[in-house]
Amino acid sequence: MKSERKVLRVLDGERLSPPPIWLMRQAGRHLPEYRETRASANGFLDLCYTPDLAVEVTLQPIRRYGFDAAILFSDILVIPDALDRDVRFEEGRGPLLTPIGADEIAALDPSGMHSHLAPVYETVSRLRRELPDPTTLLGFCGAPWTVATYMIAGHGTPDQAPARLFAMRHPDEFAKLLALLADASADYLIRQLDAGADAVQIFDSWASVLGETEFDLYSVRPVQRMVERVRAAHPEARIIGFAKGAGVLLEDYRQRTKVDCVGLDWTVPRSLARKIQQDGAVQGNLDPMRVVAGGTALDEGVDRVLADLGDGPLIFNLGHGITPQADPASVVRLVERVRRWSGA
Ligand SMILES: Cc1c2[nH]c(c1CCC(=O)O)Cc1[nH]c(c(CCC(=O)O)c1C)Cc1[nH]c(c(CCC(=O)O)c1C)Cc1[nH]c(c(C)c1CCC(=O)O)C2
Repeated sequence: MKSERKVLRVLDGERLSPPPIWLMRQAGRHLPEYRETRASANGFLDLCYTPDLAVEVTLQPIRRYGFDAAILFSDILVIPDALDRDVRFEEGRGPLLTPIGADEIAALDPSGMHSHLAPVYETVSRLRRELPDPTTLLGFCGAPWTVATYMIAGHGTPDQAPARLFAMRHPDEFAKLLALLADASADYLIRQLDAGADAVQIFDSWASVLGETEFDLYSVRPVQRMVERVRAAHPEARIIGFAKGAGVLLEDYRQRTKVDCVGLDWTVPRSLARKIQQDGAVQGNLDPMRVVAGGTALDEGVDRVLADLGDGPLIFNLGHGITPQADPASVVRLVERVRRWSGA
């Protein structure tokens, strides 16, 4: 019998019309109910590590919009937190970490990681029990490069200059950091799959700042190492790879990393997107600002994605996360428009 979980069917290469839909960062500050739950938690990480609260905020966008996939509520920075790096989220400032020095990398110890992350695994298993059966449950983590950028700079930066410099000045330590993050993150995904996640996504949000050689070394190879390790434990694992801003370097990302589905940001040209889709599923790629703009700007963007990519295996999504300014009414409009579409 075919799976009722449409996102899984598309990940296996099937074309569905209309395509299934979910949105990156769908649980979060654009939702008033999220802001309310967030205010009741003792900080952002507490929200991630309290299964009652994490389950609740994961389900909020499913209840409101009926998306085809739920994504575990957590953050990519729980990995450095579980590695005992100091990670804080301050209201209005984004994440703050104590920057790691080259001489601290050898001492990173993943052995206590899974007990620290046990509440996340409990959240996953409760979610799979509580979600409607046809809703796909996605787990996720950050890619080694993107997680490393935050560990090295200690905060978000516009161009990741600190991590790029670190890689040049300390190539051996940097390679060790990426390898350690790749194995720790793969093990984290394996535990999420053990706990009931149907598929997982790897976010490489900062692929955009890498040159061709560095993209291969810091983004592609560590992700490929993760995919191999995850599949050694779960041969059937379905994996979405999202390397934001990689441009033409995305062309053979699927072949090189072995992910099942390639996430596309909104700057990927149609011709390249269609080429990538010839070998399997793609996910994306509406500009999140179109949801903020709403109205005809939104409608035109939705129609464009459907016209460009709707005739192949597509998971409808944004080209990056939904932003806090988005109006939930525009999300409703977006979902309705996608669901009314019946093919060209
Ligand atoms: C780079 C990155 C991070 N986190 C994540 C990425 C990769 C995706 C991307 O590029 O957007 C991924 C992430 N973060 C969060 C999720 C939850 C699940 C979902 O998608 O709904 C996911 C998938 C919750 C969150 N993670 C964060 C929030 C907001 C925190 C709050 O409520 O105060 C949420 C809901 C905080 C966070 N976490 C991070 C940053 C830079 C920030 C601050 C900026 C921001 O606030 O969006 C690191």
